[in-house]
Amino acid sequence: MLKILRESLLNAPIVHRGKYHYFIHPISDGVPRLEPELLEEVTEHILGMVSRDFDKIIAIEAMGIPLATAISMKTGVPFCIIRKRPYGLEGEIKLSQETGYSKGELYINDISEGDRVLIVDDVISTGGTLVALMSALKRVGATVTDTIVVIERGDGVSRLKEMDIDVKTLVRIDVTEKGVSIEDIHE
Ligand SMILES: O=P(O)(O)OC[C@H]1O[C@H](OP(=O)(O)OP(=O)(O)O)[C@H](O)[C@@H]1O
Ligand SMILES: Nc1nc2[nH]cnc2c(=O)[nH]1
Repeated sequence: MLKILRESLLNAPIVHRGKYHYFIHPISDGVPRLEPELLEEVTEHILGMVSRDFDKIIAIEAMGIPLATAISMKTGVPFCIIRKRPYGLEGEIKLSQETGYSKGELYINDISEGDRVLIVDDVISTGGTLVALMSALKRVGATVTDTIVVIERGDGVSRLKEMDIDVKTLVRIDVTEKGVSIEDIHE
């Protein structure tokens, strides 16, 4: 199971963003190329882990988008992208995103009270992005049916658990300057 994901992570190059060891992988960067077999393996696995009870998929720009596209085409459910730039539409919600290596704003559009949403993203690290998104969705009155992230590193998942937010992940990794190691992988 998840054979292509495992192999590709073990071969992922590492670059430095300040003190942060940043791995580069097709799912999280689109670099090197994202082969359809990997996307298929990952999205099929995701669909086996989530409840099918959602009426919108939420993807966070940029690398939630290929995952959401594939899940949308498999399920027939539409997806909204949380964008890094504003549109100025009525009802747009701005939130502040802070990761281990960046800070910025995110903008939510077309999510309303009563929506049942599946959140999908490529990586969770500090959990800062999801904490900000969850609190905005709560304010809107949307229900999150599942939050699924392909690659987990750092303590973001336990940080969210302490806040009673459950995040499912496919693989947990550790990253050092030597490369990626797999700590746990979903069967
Ligand atoms: O758990 P956190 O520390 O908040 O980090 C996770 C976020 O970092 C990555 O996004 P990034 O901002 O690098 O954007 P990208 O998808 O455009 O590469 C990833 O897609 C998550 O959204
Ligand atoms: N590609 C990539 N995305 C991330 N998002 C949070 N951490 C990382 C990382 O190390 N690599």
